[in-house]
Amino acid sequence: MSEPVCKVEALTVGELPCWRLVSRHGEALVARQGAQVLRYTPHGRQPVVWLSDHAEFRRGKSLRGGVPVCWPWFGQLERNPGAVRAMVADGNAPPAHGFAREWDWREAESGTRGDAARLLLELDLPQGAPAWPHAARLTLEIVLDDALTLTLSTRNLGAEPLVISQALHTYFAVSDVRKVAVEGLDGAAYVDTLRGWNTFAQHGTLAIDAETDRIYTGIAQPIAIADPGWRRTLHIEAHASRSAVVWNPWVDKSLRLSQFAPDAWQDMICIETARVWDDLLEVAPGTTAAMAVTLRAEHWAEG
Ligand SMILES: O=P(O)(O)OC[C@H]1O[C@H](O)[C@H](O)[C@@H](O)[C@@H]1O
Repeated sequence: MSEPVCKVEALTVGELPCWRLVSRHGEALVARQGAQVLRYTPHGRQPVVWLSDHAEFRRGKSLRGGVPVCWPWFGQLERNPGAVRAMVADGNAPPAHGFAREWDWREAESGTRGDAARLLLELDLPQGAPAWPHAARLTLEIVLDDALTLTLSTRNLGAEPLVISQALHTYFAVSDVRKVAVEGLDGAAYVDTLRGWNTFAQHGTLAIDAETDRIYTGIAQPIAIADPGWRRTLHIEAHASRSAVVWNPWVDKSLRLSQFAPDAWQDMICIETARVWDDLLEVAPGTTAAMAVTLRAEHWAEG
């Protein structure tokens, strides 16, 4: 079999302009809308990044799956610390997870560098952003080689500090969420949004056996998903992030989600590399603050 050619190429899927990145090791699909990575699959292997079978490639709607960019706030605005809420001029029905995931970004650079395919997307603010009247440039750099690295950078072009909560809201593909073990959270504190937003301590690995929606803080090591069904470990190496959101909708919430099959909760888990809660991102005027994550699949040796 001939070796895949490393490249970045433009294509349209449904209503959405996209790019396909190919390296010797894998392939990724990225939408201009929201700079949303939609797929990442190592050649000949199971997908690392999960995309719903019901995902709608339509303008104006974030797709269910992939890696939505949550910015300049994460989740419901009213659940954010006051410093993040204070950045918003008018709180009328602000969209969950901010607005960056639904807007069209601009291609700044694309091409190959050695073994890597690379795409740089930009979003200039405020552009009449609903209620967020601040001058900033947001960039997402996507580098595909033997792993996928996403770097989200916020440049403050205004005169006042920016205070932001954000997440790279990655949906990971798993063989069966009931059988995976999430490693790397031992000793971290978490806010359980399903138990009154109270704080608990994580002991040992995390198993998913019910609806889960937690904000982990004080994370001191890389998170990993051990998946015996697919005999692999997914490594999530975050940089400049000490918080993460772990989410699985389980049975009942799945029925209420858009673009989501009733049983799709079995096939995915979100582990979202974040700056949330007490780990907010503060960007001084004239400076840039970056957060990055590398997603790497390690396949277990045949035993
Ligand atoms: O449906 P969305 O707006 O994309 O949000 C999907 C999910 O995102 C995060 O993981 C939140 O913690 C969840 O509470 C939310 O349900």
